[in-house]
Amino acid sequence: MDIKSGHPSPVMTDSPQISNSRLTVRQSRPPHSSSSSQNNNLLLTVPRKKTGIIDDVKANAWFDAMIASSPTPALVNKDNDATTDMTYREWTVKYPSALTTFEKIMSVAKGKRIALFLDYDGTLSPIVEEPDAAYMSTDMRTAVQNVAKYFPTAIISGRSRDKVYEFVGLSELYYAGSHGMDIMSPAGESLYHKHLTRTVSINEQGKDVNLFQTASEFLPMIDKVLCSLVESTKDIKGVKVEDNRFCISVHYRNVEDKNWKLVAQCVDDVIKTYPKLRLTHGRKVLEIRPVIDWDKGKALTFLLESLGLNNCEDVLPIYVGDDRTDEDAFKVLRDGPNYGYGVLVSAMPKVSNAFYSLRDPSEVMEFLKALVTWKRSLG
Ligand SMILES: O=P(O)(O)OC[C@H]1O[C@H](O[C@H]2O[C@H](CO)[C@@H](O)[C@H](O)[C@H]2O)[C@H](O)[C@@H](O)[C@@H]1O
Repeated sequence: MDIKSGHPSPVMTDSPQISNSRLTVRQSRPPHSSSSSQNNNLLLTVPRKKTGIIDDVKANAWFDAMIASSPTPALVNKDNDATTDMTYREWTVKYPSALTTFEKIMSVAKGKRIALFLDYDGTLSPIVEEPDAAYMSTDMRTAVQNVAKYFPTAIISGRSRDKVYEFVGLSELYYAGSHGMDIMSPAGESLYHKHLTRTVSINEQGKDVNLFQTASEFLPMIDKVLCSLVESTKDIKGVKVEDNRFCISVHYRNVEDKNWKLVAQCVDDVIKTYPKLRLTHGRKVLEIRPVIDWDKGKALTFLLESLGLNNCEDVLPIYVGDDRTDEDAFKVLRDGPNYGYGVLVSAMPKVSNAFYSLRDPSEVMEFLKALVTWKRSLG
């Protein structure tokens, strides 16, 4: 179902969530329009029934979601298939390419300060089989480095902050790891959000930095769950349990399809005894994280505040991301008050809160280069 029009659509939904957070798409509105709508989906509650029947139903629901979020190769690898291509082109009417509409975007950006927010996996690096080998190309690193010379730039990732910093390796950027639950900003430049724990630390270059960690109290619980998940999935070939510090990823990309249900069951068996944790979906990954009112959208708002750029008419935030979790940030930019543009990176049609699209990381790189060229042309 096309949730914008209410009509059936060939467009795939990405990674359905079996929880209270819903993907809602509102009518497109340009940045800084005067009316803003309220976000009514922020309170997180996870209904948990402890009977065996309900648990089975839940594990089955996760399994269904795993299948739904994993399109068959026939749907994905059909570059030459006219129907698929037409479907993609139809989709780009709703979500135009940020490259072909670059001039239009820049006409809105004129006279404004752009702030750039970039997801990592699937955005700056291509999706690969082995999560630890998701390296960023040298060309991409140079493109990010150049764009950061002109615009404040932050990386917002589901990875642990240390890991994503290791991949990107640029000290001039802001970093938010664990889906925004672990933010690092240079010392002395931030307005502090009252419920964030601030710790002054020292970065790899020996410079003072501020850390803002929304979920510190969950660390002992996350560590316990991590151990349990490693143990319970150890006999399933291809599973990888990744420690993302304030959250955990259970990857099933390299697991045979027939064992996906087993993965869903193991994860459900472990987290059902932890009502303070919830489960979300990414790209062939189940993600376990604390039930707190914090996500990439909140991290984006926090970073804008930290940079002194929130609620400013002359600021245009742009967020580029490929995943279900990036939708929270797209929604923040769509709903305001920090109006801006979400850019969804996807080679296939998906329902999204983004305004624009790019096909893959190579187009992201082109977009970053175009931003630099545009800025230089202004003199
Ligand atoms: O927020 P992101 O920076 O996009 O991180 C989301 C997850 O990305 C990684 O997993 C995904 O990329 C892997 C490498 O390409 C791929 O093997 C995996 O199937 C994808 O789900 C990362 O490993 C996760 O921890 C992140 O949560």
